[in-house]
Amino acid sequence: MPIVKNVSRAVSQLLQSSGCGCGISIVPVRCIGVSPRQVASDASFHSVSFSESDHPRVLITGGLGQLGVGLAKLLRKRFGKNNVILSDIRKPADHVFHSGPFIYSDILDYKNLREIVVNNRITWLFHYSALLSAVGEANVPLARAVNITGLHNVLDIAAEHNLRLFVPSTIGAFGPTSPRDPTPDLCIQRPRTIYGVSKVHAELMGEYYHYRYGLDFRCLRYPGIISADSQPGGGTTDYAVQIFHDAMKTGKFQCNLKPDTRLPMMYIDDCLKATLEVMEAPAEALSMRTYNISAMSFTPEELAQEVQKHVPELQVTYNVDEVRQAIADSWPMNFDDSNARRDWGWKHDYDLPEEESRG
Ligand SMILES: NC(=O)c1ccc[n+]([C@@H]2O[C@H](COP(=O)([O-])OP(=O)(O)OC[C@H]3O[C@@H](n4cnc5c(N)ncnc54)[C@H](O)[C@@H]3O)[C@@H](O)[C@H]2O)c1
Ligand SMILES: C[C@@H](O)[C@H](N)C(=O)O
Repeated sequence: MPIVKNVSRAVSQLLQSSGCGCGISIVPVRCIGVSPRQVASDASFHSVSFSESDHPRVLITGGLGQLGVGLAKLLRKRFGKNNVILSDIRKPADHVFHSGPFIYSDILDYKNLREIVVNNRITWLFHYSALLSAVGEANVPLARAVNITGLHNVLDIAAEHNLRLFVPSTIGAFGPTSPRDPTPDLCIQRPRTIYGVSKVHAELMGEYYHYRYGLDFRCLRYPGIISADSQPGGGTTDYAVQIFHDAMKTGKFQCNLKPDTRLPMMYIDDCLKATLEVMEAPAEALSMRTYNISAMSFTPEELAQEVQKHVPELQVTYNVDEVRQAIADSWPMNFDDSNARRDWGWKHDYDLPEEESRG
């Protein structure tokens, strides 16, 4: 009998909501259209620190995807509505537009992004823009531009303006030659998707800027994220979101992965909580700058069984998408997040009752 790890509480919740400071001081400062220039060696490039009463001024790029609106909501509760600006290249829904500041920002437009950071006195940047694994394979040139060139723009602006920068990585940053069960923080990373390659690049570039220029770069490798009130953006783990929408709307769900495909997953509230926690962690607590975070791990068959406990009439069929299946088969099955738990106290909230998790 397979063990469904840590999924029960998340399923109930989802169904309810469906109705270095190293001191080396040469920083790249991009002039429009030219290579980075270097500035004086005695300048300080550590991120701004805040007193108790002083909130960060936050910008979220790619904020209209599956995760950004929820992140803005959490950050606005903590730092105040007007201190958190959502941005994207898409048009926001009315309720999003009226929930707090929104601005158009294409991360490929370096000048515009810099203007937004300067004019709004941004101090923290959450860089969510990306093309995910499946859509990335369908349009490699665009994925390369958004995920790699866009990241370069963000890194340069963050370094130039002393921002604290969060960039999410993913289970997709590992590949078929990585240990899969469990996958530790430090191991072979040879992903075979443009998405994975771009995320390993982001991890390495962010860490390089941290050690080379003192950029306060923080990165979490997210598992597949499940949510009820936001749509997934074209990834391999999308099935685990779609099943909740289909269970409530049609009572029928066609899964595009094989029933026994095990992947690490996390409920969105845990993901956003971890993101805020790692950004608020004191720099001394961080022995690394890129951490795995983990909560649960399940297969489509196990998730379907769990959803059927709440929606017994749900019919599940399988129609495997070869591209997504090949990607999933190269990704971790379980994530080792012991470093995050030790360093900054990471702990997920969405868990199975004890007796089920013991199997
Ligand atoms: N959702 C997950 O399961 C998951 C898992 C691991 C990591 N992540 C990472 O978290 C971040 C957010 O994920 P998500 O699921 O919300 O992604 P998503 O695909 O739903 O949203 C990405 C957003 O980026 C925007 N975008 C695309 N091109 C852009 C450009 N040129 N300029 C500005 N914005 C642009 C899109 O319009 C979209 O709204 C991504 O970096 C992703 O890699 C997500
Ligand atoms: C796992 C994650 O990075 C994303 N949901 C994808 O499947 O591409």
